[in-house]
Amino acid sequence: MAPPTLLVLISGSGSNLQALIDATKSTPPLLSATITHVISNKKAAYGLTRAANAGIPTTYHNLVPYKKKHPTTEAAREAYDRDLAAHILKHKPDMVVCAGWMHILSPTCLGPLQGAGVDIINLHPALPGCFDGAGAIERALEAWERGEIDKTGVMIHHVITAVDRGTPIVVREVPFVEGDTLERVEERIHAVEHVEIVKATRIALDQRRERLEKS
Ligand SMILES: Nc1nc2c(c(=O)[nH]1)N[C@@H](CN(C=O)c1ccc(C(=O)N[C@@H](CCC(=O)O)C(=O)O)cc1)CN2
Ligand SMILES: NCC(=O)N[C@@H]1O[C@H](COP(=O)([O-])[O-])[C@@H](O)[C@H]1O
Repeated sequence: MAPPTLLVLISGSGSNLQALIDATKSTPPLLSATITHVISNKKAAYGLTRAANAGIPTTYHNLVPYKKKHPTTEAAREAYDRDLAAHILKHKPDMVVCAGWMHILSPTCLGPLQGAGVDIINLHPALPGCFDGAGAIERALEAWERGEIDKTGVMIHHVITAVDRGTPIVVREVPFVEGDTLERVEERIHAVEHVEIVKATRIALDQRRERLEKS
């Protein structure tokens, strides 16, 4: 039986994509899956280079042409998301992994994917219910500096319309330490992410397989 296929969405450096690539290529594989395509919304995303170096086809899905063509930002994002779903479904992945994907996926994108039975998971550098959205690490550090929290963390969750509110798959706490800076916290969080995204993807694929076996 062929291993399940993953399509990875990125926007930046792609260090978490690299963790997934390495996990699929390790001996024995830490992740029994094939990454068949990578899509970025940023042309300069180094993750596109990482994918190319691994022999994985890529797509740069650019929002700018949509903003030029459509009268409002809302209409542009609607058309962009519709085409994003089409790009994804063209590759028939079993699962989509948002690994630093910095766009909110609207129901226009999520609907067709869910209708096609494609699971979507997301990596978020915070604990469930905390610092939803972009800039989570910075906001957590600021809350710690105000004495409001003593730890942050990493979670990988199922993606629903409500941003970062899907059911968690893996949650890992990352305590703050005295003298912490953004750079130090980011370094500790990324190290945790690179382990947990592989674990969570494996768990989510197992959940998918068990669900399909029951249906
Ligand atoms: N429908 C969902 N879409 C996304 C989810 C989700 O859970 N449900 N997770 C996010 C990832 N993410 C945090 O983990 C996140 C990323 C970006 C944003 C955001 O506000 N993006 C802005 C644009 C920011 C930019 O381009 O620099 C936007 O989309 O307008 C929120 C959450 C992925 N999507
Ligand atoms: N809300 C989403 C979000 O903030 N995602 C974060 O973007 C970074 C991507 O790094 P990478 O491109 O090196 O994998 C990661 O820290 C990830 O948690």
